[in-house]
Amino acid sequence: MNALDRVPDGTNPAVARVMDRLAGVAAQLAGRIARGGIDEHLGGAAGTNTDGDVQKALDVIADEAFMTALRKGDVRHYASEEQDGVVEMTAGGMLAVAIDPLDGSSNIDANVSIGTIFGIYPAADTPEGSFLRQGRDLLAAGYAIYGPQCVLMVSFGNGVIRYVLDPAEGRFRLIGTAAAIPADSTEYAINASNYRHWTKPIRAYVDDRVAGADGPAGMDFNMRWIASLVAETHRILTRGGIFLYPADSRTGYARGRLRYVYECAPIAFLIEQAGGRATDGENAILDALPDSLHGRTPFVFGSANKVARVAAYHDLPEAEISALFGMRGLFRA
Ligand SMILES: O=P(O)(O)OC[C@H]1O[C@](O)(COP(=O)(O)O)[C@@H](O)[C@@H]1O
Ligand SMILES: [Mg+2]
Ligand SMILES: [Mg+2]
Repeated sequence: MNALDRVPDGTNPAVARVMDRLAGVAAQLAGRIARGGIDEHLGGAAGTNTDGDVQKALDVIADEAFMTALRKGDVRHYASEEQDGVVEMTAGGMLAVAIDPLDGSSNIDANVSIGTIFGIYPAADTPEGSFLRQGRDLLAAGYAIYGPQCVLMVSFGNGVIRYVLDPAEGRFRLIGTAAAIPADSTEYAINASNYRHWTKPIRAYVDDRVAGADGPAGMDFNMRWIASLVAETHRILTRGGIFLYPADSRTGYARGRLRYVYECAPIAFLIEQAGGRATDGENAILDALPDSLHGRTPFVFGSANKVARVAAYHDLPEAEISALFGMRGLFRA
């Protein structure tokens, strides 16, 4: 290995090689991000992608860097949030990589943690076939977070392991296995400015967190929203909690905001590998089948009991979810 100091014994060699290339690009990006504003303006507008998202300079830089590094080798198919369709790479390659090259791009200029999310599948015979499949088929997944430290969290399907970038060496050091996500937690993350657009079960769930000790949950909660999926995931892998990006009634948000192939499936894989749960509010993300490359899905993940509780709100009778929190009886402790 080159960019990773080691991988666990028994790792599929092709998967290890691809992981090493991803890590190599992440290490370079970390250096470039750290110099942002000196040589170049990484948060400047650079165009629009298929989804109509405004691309920042760093979105394009990161996509090109990963695509170049993976082009020759084990990767047959490359699907990126920043590309219209699947890029065909090495004809005989055994693997397919799905990637969000730069996640949390609204945070670039704010100097808040951003990241890269990726998943590695066995390549299928057709470009779409490599990605329009259940997240359960992932061989490995992970993210790099460009924060106070650059950290790489990876799963090869046997727990989650943590690497930290040694900037002096430009290599990631394996630190150890991440602890299991606590099953319970009192911290939740949701963009509450969308409250009026949510469905009734999600409103009822959040109403009851806001009501805290005075509501049916009978305890106080804390809230976070970083608007950077990698940073929210990293916090939850570190100390538990729950993240929600539900569907809402705004135009274009009928399936929420986050993309199944590039964001939700890889993160769900990591979360399950760390003992947590990841659903669309009710059903496991890894069992879902995406119907398009850029397709979105509502996404709820984190501490297992908390994610189960969100599903339970979807089963409440209409009269219960419509009741003000003070009147909601079924969940009273
Ligand atoms: O701005 P909002 O609606 O709160 O959305 C924030 C979400 O959007 C994202 O930034 C989407 O990812 P991209 O930056 O890759 O488009 C997530 O990281 C984050 O969770
Ligand atoms: Mg993203
Ligand atoms: Mg992105």
